[in-house]
Amino acid sequence: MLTVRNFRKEYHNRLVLAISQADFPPGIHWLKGRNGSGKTTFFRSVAGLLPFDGSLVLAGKYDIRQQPVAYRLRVNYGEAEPLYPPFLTAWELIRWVATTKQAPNPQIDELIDLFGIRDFIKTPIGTYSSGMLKKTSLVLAFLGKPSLILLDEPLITLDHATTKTVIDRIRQSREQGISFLLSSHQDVDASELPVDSVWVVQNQTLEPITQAAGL
Ligand SMILES: Nc1ncnc2c1ncn2[C@@H]1O[C@H](COP(=O)(O)OP(=O)(O)OP(=O)(O)O)[C@@H](O)[C@H]1O
Repeated sequence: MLTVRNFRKEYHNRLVLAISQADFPPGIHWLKGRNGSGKTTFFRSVAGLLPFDGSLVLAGKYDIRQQPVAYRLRVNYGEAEPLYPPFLTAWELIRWVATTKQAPNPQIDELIDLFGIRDFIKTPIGTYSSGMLKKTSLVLAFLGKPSLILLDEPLITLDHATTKTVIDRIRQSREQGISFLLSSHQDVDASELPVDSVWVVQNQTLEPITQAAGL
């Protein structure tokens, strides 16, 4: 599903990640790693938000450099700590992202209700709590018809009910053919969220630590 080759990312000539080869088959893949190990850097690179050296190819045919629009149309990203222009409302942001991701109107409404953001959707984002921001970012992460969704710490700041909603939605989306790369410092019950592989970001690289189903 995602092929990584000769990936290399530096900040100001300081190497953060070097991955000679990594192959993520269709499924749910868990990335672990200590604070500052490079998980967000990897997610932001895969999302097409950061420059890097090397190649990323989705589904064997969408190369991030050769087919940048087709690739980005199929890769969605939910940030760990989303930062949006404070003067925009969630509704304005969702409309804009939905257009770029070619999301149909019924899907927009369904996600707004699923993550429970309708009550504050027309209020400026600058007034949101961290949980309200996170829910907004999750609506954005599921818009369109992605093949791959990157979720960086999808469960932080969420209440218990919304945590369950997120886990259920990931599982259902997986059944519909969407793959996931997730990072979380929180453990998740393997019976609720079947994980196909677990990877660790350490020593400036990314390595698989298990291919077993479940954590
Ligand atoms: N814009 C940047 N400029 C310079 N260095 C950066 C930048 N962003 C991240 N780094 C550095 O890259 C390294 C990896 O950071 P990253 O945010 O990817 O880690 P992480 O694994 O997501 O951490 P956490 O679990 O705390 O979220 C850290 O040493 C960090 O200081």
